[in-house]
Amino acid sequence: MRLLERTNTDTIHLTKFPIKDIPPYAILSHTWSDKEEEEFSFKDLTDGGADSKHGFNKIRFCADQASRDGLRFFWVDTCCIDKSSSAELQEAINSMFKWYCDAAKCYVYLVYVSTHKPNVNVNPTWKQAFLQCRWFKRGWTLQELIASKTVEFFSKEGEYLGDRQTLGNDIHNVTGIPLGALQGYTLSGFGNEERMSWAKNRKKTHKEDKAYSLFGIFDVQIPILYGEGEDKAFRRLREEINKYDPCLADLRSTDPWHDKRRIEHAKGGLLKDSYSWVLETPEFQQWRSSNDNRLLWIKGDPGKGKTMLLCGIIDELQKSLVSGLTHQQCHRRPPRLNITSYHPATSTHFTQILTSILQDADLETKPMYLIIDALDECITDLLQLLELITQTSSAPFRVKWIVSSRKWTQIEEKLAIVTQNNLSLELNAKSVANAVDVYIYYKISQLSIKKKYNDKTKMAIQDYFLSNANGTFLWVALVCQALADPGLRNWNALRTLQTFPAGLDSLYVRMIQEIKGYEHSGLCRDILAVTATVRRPISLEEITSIVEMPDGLCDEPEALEEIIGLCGSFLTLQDKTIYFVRQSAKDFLLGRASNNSRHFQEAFNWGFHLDKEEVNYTIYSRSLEVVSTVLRRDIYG
Ligand SMILES: Nc1ncnc2c1ncn2[C@@H]1O[C@H](COP(=O)(O)OP(=O)(O)OP(=O)(O)O)[C@@H](O)[C@H]1O
Repeated sequence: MRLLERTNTDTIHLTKFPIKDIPPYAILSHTWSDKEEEEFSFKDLTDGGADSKHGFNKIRFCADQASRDGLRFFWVDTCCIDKSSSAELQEAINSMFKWYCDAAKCYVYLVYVSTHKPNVNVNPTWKQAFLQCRWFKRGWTLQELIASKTVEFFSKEGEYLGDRQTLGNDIHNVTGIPLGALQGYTLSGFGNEERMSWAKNRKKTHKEDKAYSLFGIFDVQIPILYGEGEDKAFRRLREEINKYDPCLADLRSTDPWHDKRRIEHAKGGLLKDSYSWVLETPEFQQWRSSNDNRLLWIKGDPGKGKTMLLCGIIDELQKSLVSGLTHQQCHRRPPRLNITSYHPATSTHFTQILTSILQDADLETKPMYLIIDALDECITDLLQLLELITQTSSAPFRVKWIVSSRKWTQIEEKLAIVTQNNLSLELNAKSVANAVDVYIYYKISQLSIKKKYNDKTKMAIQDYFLSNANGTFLWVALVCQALADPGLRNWNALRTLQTFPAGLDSLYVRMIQEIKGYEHSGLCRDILAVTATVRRPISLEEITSIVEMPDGLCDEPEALEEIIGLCGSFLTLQDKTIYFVRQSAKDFLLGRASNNSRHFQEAFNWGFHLDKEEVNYTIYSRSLEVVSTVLRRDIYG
């Protein structure tokens, strides 16, 4: 690697080091001038005599700043790469991310940001220019922002503006890059598409650079072929990423970071004051501090806030990990799995891979946290999963588990073998009720702002919630959702609210009652029945084959989507596939939820009886009818 060295006589000259002997160095991040000839190049450096060039200012800045930080060596891309050598350029592009990773300091020199204040009372004058800076819009600067351990920003006068941590929120707002990525979380924790999106609207001089500038972010190395075009460059990049994907995909069929953010967003955001109580419980504290207690089971009824508690716990654990991580640059780059041959995974493969990761020597000093929400919603192989959890909850594994579920005896019996450290939400009813009250105050104040309630209405609504929530978050969330309906007038809000009975099951009965009043309630009922019975989420195309569509609706996909929208308290549509909004709604329809037989009976009386055998028979016979339109005996003659 070539580096610039500032000598004792204040001259700057080029040096070259073998990879294993590279001394500590600073690295510059900047944007190239539109007139490339203004930059101080490799040729300028080797030929000499070009120090008067405009571009030399940034070299001088970097030398001075490095020297202030006690660094003799530094690297600047304008003059440390001999671009006339295609081999050297190739090596540089494939190594650049690592060079930024390994640098002791990364200085971002912003020639368009000035700290010269026309008026000392304007504070801070540079911020606006900083936020609009072209440095945030260029392609290569993305990896420079993410790769380096420390990124420090400087004005054109060389004045320090802040670093990636202190300016984190501004950088996040301008670039859309999650704070986690700016704080040093492992990049493999972010999904492929998400990482691609960070580069989306950035400008590059060469089209191919759109793909090439992502090599480091995906930890891949492939030959650069300028002239191949953007599409081909991306195709090759994706092929390389996908090489690892069969294995990674089996370990991570969805991206858990993305899932967590999606869940929090869909549920209206995570409220710290409604989960922080759990961090103070003896059960959590014991799990956290003791090596003998490697498994914590959080159990509770539907809608008691288990998912959100886990989201909060993850945030909390992450906070304590990040301060450790930022000092370890290796964590910027995801550790490579050593997989020489890989075959598509079965659950046994999955278990094998996971077990070997958990045994990884590297974990001897660092614990790994694995967190599973809603074990009771695990449809296949629940027993194997419980087996894996119990087997790995003791030495020599350095893993710590937190799992959540309802109070199922099947789960209880298995987990009891390794832990008695159970956190029951019912036994902590007081803390949960307080947390729900906090949630109510928050939701009602939000709703009041949105709907412009007067004080009297607001207080009356708040009181109704406080008296009827019964410590169930989900009840509050669902009733708030109903009150937020734009069609509901303020003068009618309280009266409507009083038609929502206390208790989750009563609420579901009311929702069914509402659906019953619709013109196409029969179709809604059939769709709900089939969706609750089938093993996997069903697509729109499939459901039209199974339920009887009224005349006029058969060829109207939008109409069907609208009908599903009418069942919105129970169902949701994603990518033309119908899902239950939440498990408790499905359980209710199947008559499975606890203590709801009376309510289920009421639903039954409303004509929403769900006889599973009957629904199965309908699915079977309708499916046969559909295939019979195409298939016949001895079809190939
Ligand atoms: N800390 C919190 N911050 C914000 N919202 C919360 C919080 N806790 C609960 N909620 C709200 O309550 C709803 C129910 O909570 P959550 O989904 O966590 O319950 P659960 O016990 O996991 O339910 P289920 O057993 O049905 O899966 C959420 O959709 C969310 O709207």
